[in-house]
Amino acid sequence: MGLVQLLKSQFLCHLIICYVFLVSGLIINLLQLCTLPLWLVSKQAARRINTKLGYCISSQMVAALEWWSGTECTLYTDPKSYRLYGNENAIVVLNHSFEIDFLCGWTFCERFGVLGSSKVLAKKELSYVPVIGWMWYFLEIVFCKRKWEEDRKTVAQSLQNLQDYPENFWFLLYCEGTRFTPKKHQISMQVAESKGLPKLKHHLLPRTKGFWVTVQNLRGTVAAVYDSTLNFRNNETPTLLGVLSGKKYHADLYVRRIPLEQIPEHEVECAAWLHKLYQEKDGFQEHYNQTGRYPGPIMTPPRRPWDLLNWLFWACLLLYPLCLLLARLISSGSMLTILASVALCSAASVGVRWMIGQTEIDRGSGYGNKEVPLKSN
Ligand SMILES: CC/C=C\C/C=C\C/C=C\C/C=C\C/C=C\C/C=C\CCC(=O)SCCNC(=O)CCNC(=O)[C@H](O)C(C)(C)COP(=O)(O)OP(=O)(O)OC[C@H]1O[C@@H](n2cnc3c(N)ncnc32)[C@H](O)[C@@H]1OP(=O)(O)O
Ligand SMILES: CCCCCCCCCCCCCCCCCC(=O)OC[C@@H](O)COP(=O)(O)O
Repeated sequence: MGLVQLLKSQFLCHLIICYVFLVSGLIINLLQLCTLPLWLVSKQAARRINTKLGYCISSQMVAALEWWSGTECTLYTDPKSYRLYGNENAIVVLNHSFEIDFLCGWTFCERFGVLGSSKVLAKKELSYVPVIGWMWYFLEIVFCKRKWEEDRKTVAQSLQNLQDYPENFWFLLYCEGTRFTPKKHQISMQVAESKGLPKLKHHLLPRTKGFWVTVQNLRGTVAAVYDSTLNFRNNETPTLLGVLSGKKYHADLYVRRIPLEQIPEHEVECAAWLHKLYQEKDGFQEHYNQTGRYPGPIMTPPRRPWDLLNWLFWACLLLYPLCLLLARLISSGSMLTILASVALCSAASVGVRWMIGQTEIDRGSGYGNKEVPLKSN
């Protein structure tokens, strides 16, 4: 192990990174709260400011992936479509098998300049996560309870609010609705069988209602669907803790741009279209497993310095007072103050560990885990 790698594996470094993330994140959440009155005066100005504030948070995680762990992200796509990425609104459909797939998605957002404005259809539980979840309220992220009867109105309404969004955005949809586990896969393939659909090897059966409602409500706002398929080299199963420890991964993303006009309007046809898309995605994953690559040319955008500069800014701003505080604390010699500070730091560490836990598949939800009574087709 080299010296740099040894440094990256040190707990103290992880503590520093998490401290900067947590404290800067809470400050930014507070600043976002301060923009509330502005929404009444100028909604578009408030939205623009919030995309910048949001960028200050999410780009720290991207910086951890790109600059700290040195993870490489390769993009397979055709050059004609490449020119449009970042210059139009799009719905992104991505497979959901990896703990850091969202982070790789964010990395591409960063490289195409849409990180601050990126959107997702996220489960409601994530809105309670401090820093990220709280930031999402101000970025107009669409939340769902994964209960269609309750979601159909709220999701449609939140999507319609995006129709006059002042910046280009990518709206991410994990149509599988939950992360891949062998058990969820087995159950969803029983559902596929009962619906007379072909079995998928590498994906769960997509839930079609969210996709249909998104396409329906964003027609005229987004130009295309970016069908995106992600995998990691050497059969790796990357984790956020791995990234934090400086472990380098290599992500490959295959993107096809599909103009929105090609997607059927009618719900049943739209659902059939999505099922066919997932059958094709399954084929791409199989091709990747056999050849180690996706079809088509490689058009990887280079990493940009802004995420790193943002992190350095917050680190300088927050580490100096921390050092002063520590020095004062030690020189005070008060056992009670020292113990109280240790307790506070421990509580913060437990909190951050809980946040990291939100990305872990083993701690994931039971959604899609229950056998459903099947009606045969
Ligand atoms: C150039 C570069 C390109 C790309 C770069 C890549 C990406 C970057 C882009 C943007 C980045 C932005 C942000 C990223 C940051 C962070 C993201 C973090 C995470 C958030 C992700 C989540 O939270 S995922 C979970 C929430 N999202 C979803 O669930 C979406 C999908 N779900 C749906 O659409 C659902 O339909 C629903 C949620 C709207 C409603 O769910 P519900 O369960 O109530 O209803 P359904 O109708 O879907 O279910 C009943 C039907 O399903 C059938 N069924 C039953 N059991 C199963 C089963 N196990 N599997 C499959 N199907 C099942 C059932 O039979 C019913 O069928 P019907 O025929 O009656 O419909
Ligand atoms: C600078 C780096 C600092 C790192 C340390 C701080 C870590 C803070 C981490 C906060 C992460 C917040 C949540 C991110 C989104 C998680 C995405 C995700 O994958 O959600 C799962 C859902 O899609 C489906 O859920 P399941 O039904 O599978 O259950």
